[in-house]
Amino acid sequence: MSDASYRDAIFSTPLDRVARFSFDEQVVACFPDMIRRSVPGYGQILGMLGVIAERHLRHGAHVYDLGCSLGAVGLALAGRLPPEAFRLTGVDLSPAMVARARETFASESPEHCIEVVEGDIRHLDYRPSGMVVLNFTLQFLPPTDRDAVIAALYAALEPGGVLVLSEKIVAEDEQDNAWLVERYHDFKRANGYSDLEISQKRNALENVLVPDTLDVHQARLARAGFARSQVWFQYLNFASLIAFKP
Ligand SMILES: C[S@@+](CC[C@H](N)C(=O)[O-])C[C@H]1O[C@@H](n2cnc3c(N)ncnc32)[C@H](O)[C@@H]1O
Ligand SMILES: O=C(O)C(=O)C[C@]1(C(=O)O)C=C[C@@H](O)C=C1
Repeated sequence: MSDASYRDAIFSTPLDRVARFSFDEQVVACFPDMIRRSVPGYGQILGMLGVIAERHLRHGAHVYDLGCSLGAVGLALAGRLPPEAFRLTGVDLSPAMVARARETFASESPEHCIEVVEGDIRHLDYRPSGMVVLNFTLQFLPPTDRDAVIAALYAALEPGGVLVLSEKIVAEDEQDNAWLVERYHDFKRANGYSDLEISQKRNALENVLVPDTLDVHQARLARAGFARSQVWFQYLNFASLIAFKP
């Protein structure tokens, strides 16, 4: 059943009390559908991660996929690069995600050297790596914990290494932000979500997913030591940055 995925209907009926969003069994069961219908450009970002790895990774280098969920990033790299090109460690806090990701790698990319660790990315002893991917994960950490994680990743990256950071973002200007959020809700409607689903999910994510502005991300990357970073992808209020370790 490792590739079973259901249509996301978690917020489709009225809930008396909308619980805080969590990556539990219910979310895991429909996660591929949820993320594809909820994150503009998700598939394009995954595709490009393989290309970025191809260009930037030293042969045989180690890669971290932090907040790996079901392992989509590892699968994207394994689909593009041969087994000897890299080793990857996926890390996730959710036991349900980790269990499913392990099954998926065992069946879909048995030749590649990919392990999945259950753990908190705030307390990891990072090993030297050529590439680190945070694909929509940093946004779930309390804002006060984010600087320390980015600083630890800077320290772990080898010279010439890259950090890819994809996030839901908030625009500085209130009017600009309102437009982006409205069009994002249109994007969700176009992908089959109802107004009820959109508003209940929004409540569930309140104070769980706390987005930063692009300026805040870039300032944090600079503070950690990344002298160069840039936005390489943006689609509505979702963006991906790449930061280079000199
Ligand atoms: C939006 S999902 C990531 C999607 C995934 N990277 C992908 O590309 O398909 C966020 C993930 O981060 C994990 N997560 C949240 N906080 C974490 C933490 N402190 N340490 C490790 N994983 C965490 C969640 O369990 C969840 O699976
Ligand atoms: O549905 C939303 O509003 C989202 O922000 C999408 C989002 C994300 O960005 O991580 C939120 C939770 C799920 O992990 C999948 C996608």
